[in-house]
Amino acid sequence: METIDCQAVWDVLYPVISARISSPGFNKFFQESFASIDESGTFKISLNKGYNVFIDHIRENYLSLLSESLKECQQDLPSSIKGISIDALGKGEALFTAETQKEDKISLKPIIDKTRRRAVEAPKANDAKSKNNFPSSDRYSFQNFIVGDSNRLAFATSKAVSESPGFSYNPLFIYGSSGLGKSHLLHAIAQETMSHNPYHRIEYLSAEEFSNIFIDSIQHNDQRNFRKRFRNVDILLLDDVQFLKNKTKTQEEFFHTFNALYSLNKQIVLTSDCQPHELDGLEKRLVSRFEHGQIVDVLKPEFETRVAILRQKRNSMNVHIPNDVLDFIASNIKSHVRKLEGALVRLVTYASTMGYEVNASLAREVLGGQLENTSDRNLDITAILRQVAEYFDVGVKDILGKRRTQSIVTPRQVAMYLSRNLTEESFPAIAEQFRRTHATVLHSCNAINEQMELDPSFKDKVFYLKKRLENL
Ligand SMILES: Nc1ncnc2c1ncn2[C@@H]1O[C@H](COP(=O)(O)OP(=O)(O)OP(=O)(O)O)[C@@H](O)[C@H]1O
Repeated sequence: METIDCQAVWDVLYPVISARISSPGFNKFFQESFASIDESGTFKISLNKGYNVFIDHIRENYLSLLSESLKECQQDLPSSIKGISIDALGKGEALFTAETQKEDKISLKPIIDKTRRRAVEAPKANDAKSKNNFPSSDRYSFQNFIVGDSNRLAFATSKAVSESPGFSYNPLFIYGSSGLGKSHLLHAIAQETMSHNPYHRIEYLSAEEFSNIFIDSIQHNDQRNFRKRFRNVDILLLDDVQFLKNKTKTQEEFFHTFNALYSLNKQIVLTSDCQPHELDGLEKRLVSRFEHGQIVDVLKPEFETRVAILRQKRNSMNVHIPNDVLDFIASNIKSHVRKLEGALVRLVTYASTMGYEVNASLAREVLGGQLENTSDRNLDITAILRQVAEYFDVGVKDILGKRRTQSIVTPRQVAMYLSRNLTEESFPAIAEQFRRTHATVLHSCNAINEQMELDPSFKDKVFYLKKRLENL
């Protein structure tokens, strides 16, 4: 077979491909890939092995587009080029072997080199912004988001989504109480995605706004434009979906918007104050779609995270506040970050207006009413029973009852294990509350320990419950 210059083939193919596909997900997958031409004349793209798990998805989404691109420029290519393929590198398989000399394979990295873009015009100043609907502020960036155990997963999944929207976690559903950083993460996703690809169309809005815009469109008989606006985005970031509860028509419209975007691999990120299955008043089909993706929570931040947030805020305000004052605020305000920030602003404003030095006693005086009850409440077994029953979707009565089906035995044993680990109660005291013997409680705690050793996903569940109870 004649020797074909792989790079020359790619140079012809690339502009045609990039005109068809401008998604950063595509860039992400292909920038670390290599291409070669095999004996049958197939232009073979070999993906980095980190993407092996996505191979079916990548083929399904891109292979036909790549083949069409090849056909489109066939006349500019050597006649021996017959097809195109996407392959995953096998385990242990090297990119270059003794048989395939380095020169035979080319890196596809230049695909992200903007200077090579031909089909897509460079964005004009503000062009990207004008296409997008999200308020841009450095304050709500990933860099300014303090990460702790309470929000680590939410942060990591949000970051992953911004790096390859539509691919890693779709939809991403972030839930948690008010003021814990859900909107902050949505803003950060929008900003970060734009920094990777300014061509992306992003809609960031609350479910309430979505509903109002939808009602407006009905009122002005303009549903076509409504659909055009929301079904043509690359990323839809919808804050506070709980607002859709009982709004049947808006839910129906959102259901179709969701499906349209999802079927095109467009990224959807949702936030809510509770888990999808707790969203009473929301259609089942919507809940099941939300549950189909990745669900992550944001919990109340731990003491260290609260201090770090306060320190960051102090730095951004450029004021002098001793660390012990920040520790004092963090020890006394635990419920949410917005309240934490508010307390700091209030203290600083008061001190500067009155000309006082900021110290712990001034903080106590100014924030008195806002400080939360600090007498560390001992978690009791009733609270543990309630939380465990809710989590496993069984009744507290069942846990305390006599049934021995596995669906009841597991929550019962978990509740005993958590009672032993989270309270000061002795085995006999726990046994009494569970209406069992000391030996049964001991056996249950051992059984849970063993199961956690054997089954990491079970361990995650128990840890999750533990964290949730600790944050009560
Ligand atoms: N981990 C964090 N690091 C830095 N700032 C944070 C963090 N979590 C929350 N904040 C800040 O706390 C404030 C409230 O956060 P945000 O508005 O995102 O909360 P939310 O969970 O969306 O609340 P709501 O449900 O009421 O809308 C914001 O100023 C945000 O920047």
